[in-house]
Amino acid sequence: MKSCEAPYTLLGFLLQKDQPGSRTCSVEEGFHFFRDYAIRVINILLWVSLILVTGLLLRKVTRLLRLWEKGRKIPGPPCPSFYGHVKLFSGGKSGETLTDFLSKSHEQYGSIVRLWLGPTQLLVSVKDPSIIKEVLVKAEDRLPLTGRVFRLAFGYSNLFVPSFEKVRKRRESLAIQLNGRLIERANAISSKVVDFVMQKIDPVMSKGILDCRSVSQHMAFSILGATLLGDGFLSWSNATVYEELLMMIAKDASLWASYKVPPFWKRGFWRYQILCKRLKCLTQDFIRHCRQNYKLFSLMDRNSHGATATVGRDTAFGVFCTGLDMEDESLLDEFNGHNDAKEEPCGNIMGVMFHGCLTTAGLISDILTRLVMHPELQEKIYSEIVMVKKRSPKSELEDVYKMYFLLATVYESARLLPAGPLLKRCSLKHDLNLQEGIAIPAGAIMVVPVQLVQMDGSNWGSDANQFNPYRFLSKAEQGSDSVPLSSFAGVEEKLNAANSPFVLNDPNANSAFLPFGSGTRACVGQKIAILGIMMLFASLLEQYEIKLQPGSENDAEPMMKNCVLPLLPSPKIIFVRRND
Ligand code: HEM
Repeated sequence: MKSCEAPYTLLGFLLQKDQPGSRTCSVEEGFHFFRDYAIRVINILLWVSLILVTGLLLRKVTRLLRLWEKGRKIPGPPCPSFYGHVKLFSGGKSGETLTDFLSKSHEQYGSIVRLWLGPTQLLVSVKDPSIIKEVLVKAEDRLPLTGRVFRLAFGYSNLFVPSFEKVRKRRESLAIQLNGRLIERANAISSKVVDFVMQKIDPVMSKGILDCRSVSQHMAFSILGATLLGDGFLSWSNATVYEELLMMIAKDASLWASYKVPPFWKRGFWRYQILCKRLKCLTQDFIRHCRQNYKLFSLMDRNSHGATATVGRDTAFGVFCTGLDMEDESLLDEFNGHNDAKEEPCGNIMGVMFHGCLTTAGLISDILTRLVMHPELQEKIYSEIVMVKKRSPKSELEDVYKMYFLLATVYESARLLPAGPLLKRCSLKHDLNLQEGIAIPAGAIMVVPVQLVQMDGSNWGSDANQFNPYRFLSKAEQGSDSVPLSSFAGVEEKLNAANSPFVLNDPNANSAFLPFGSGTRACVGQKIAILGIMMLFASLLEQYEIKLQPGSENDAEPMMKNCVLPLLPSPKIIFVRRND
């Protein structure tokens, strides 16, 4: 009798019974075959995975060895342990921050310094302005952590992503949007925002508990919401909830993004996810509302072709809702990510509101604090506003650029307290070869300690750590070059002399001025942020005087540490109507 010869493959087994003269296998033989077959398949899979994992590990080890090898050549303090320098500045007994530690290291090792944040993380800090420029142009990518913060909170989008390739197109279209139509609208918005915010803060102010930071947050949120999404945003019933949600998300965003695998096992993480979901729903709700209004206004437009319809339509939509051309719905789709199926609808809007509100609020708070601490400057800015408005009663947008004191105050505040202590970049794929002859390996974290750079005496003179907006102004000398102003002296007569204004120095002429970054990933919203803040303060100071709440005089003193302002205080303030 023929025996059942065990075939080697599953196909062989299935075909066996069709072959002439072959004996059908018994159930037991079939079972043995399947068991052997399963073992063979599992073995193959295990081998393939082993080879893949080994390959990946080898790649990682090779990269790590390259990182160590190249990192070793960059000057920096010796590594105290296998875990790097982190313990030296993570707030232990010395209370030293990374900026303090970098300050000392740069003094000792020069303008490029490396630190190890662990065995696999190399940080390279650059402090010399000319090298900074080069680094910020060449290092095109953002840190993966920054990308994770936005992705986790607002879903996938092509803005604020680490890879420059992915963000390039979005940056360009956003810049066109912001710098085009939007700038025309800023003029109309500022006074509405001032009225809106004053109405909101009135009950708090009457109790004497209005602090600089919270009022700045309302102002930033309202000015951005109205400028980006249309001033219908100010009358939106959910605007306050939206602001609160955005701030709650901001508080925890970096914590949850610091986990490489989202911590599904933590309750707080789920609470955070619920907040993000609510923000998404609210944003979509607002956009839907905009679209409905758009249809309404389009209808009105078709029927009337009137100016009212156009104004109303423009009002109902901001940059995200209108696009360059109102009829161009595909532009709205582009912003909402509909052209890329992977993109979260409204992800870009939430991302820009998030970043824009936090940074703008910081700068507004800083300016408010400076103005209450320097009432004489406030009065000069007021006189300047009155003078400019008298000369141009129509209130053109360009008028704001004639308010030199105000602009200089904005620049000086941004210089002394930038949005963060460090600008962070990296190059994900390629090593960065600097003209200095130093090679920074791919994957290293590159930082510019912007607070140190912007308060460095070699870049800004001996009063670098003092508030002096006059450093951005020059006296316009007839028939000769402008002479930089160094103090308040003589400013009064100049201001009163009708046709002898100052010359505002271009802040970017000093390459150590970096509050909005620089190079390939510089802030896209720089112009609109400055303009929005200028318009807001021009309108605010024209109507109100900002004063310290009586009794909180000591709260306003800035705290200096190692020549750096870690945080400007948030004193209690009041707004007093000028014509009262
Ligand atoms: C006072 C307000 C603001 C400050 C201080 C500020 C500051 C910054 C800084 C420092 C960066 C990183 C730059 C770099 O790495 O070189 C940045 C990036 C960015 N900012 Fe702003 N920003 C402000 C307001 C805004 C506003 C209002 C918008 C939009 C409406 C905006 C849009 C962006 C975008 C899209 C990026 C990311 C660019 C990229 O990843 O390629 N910013 N901002």
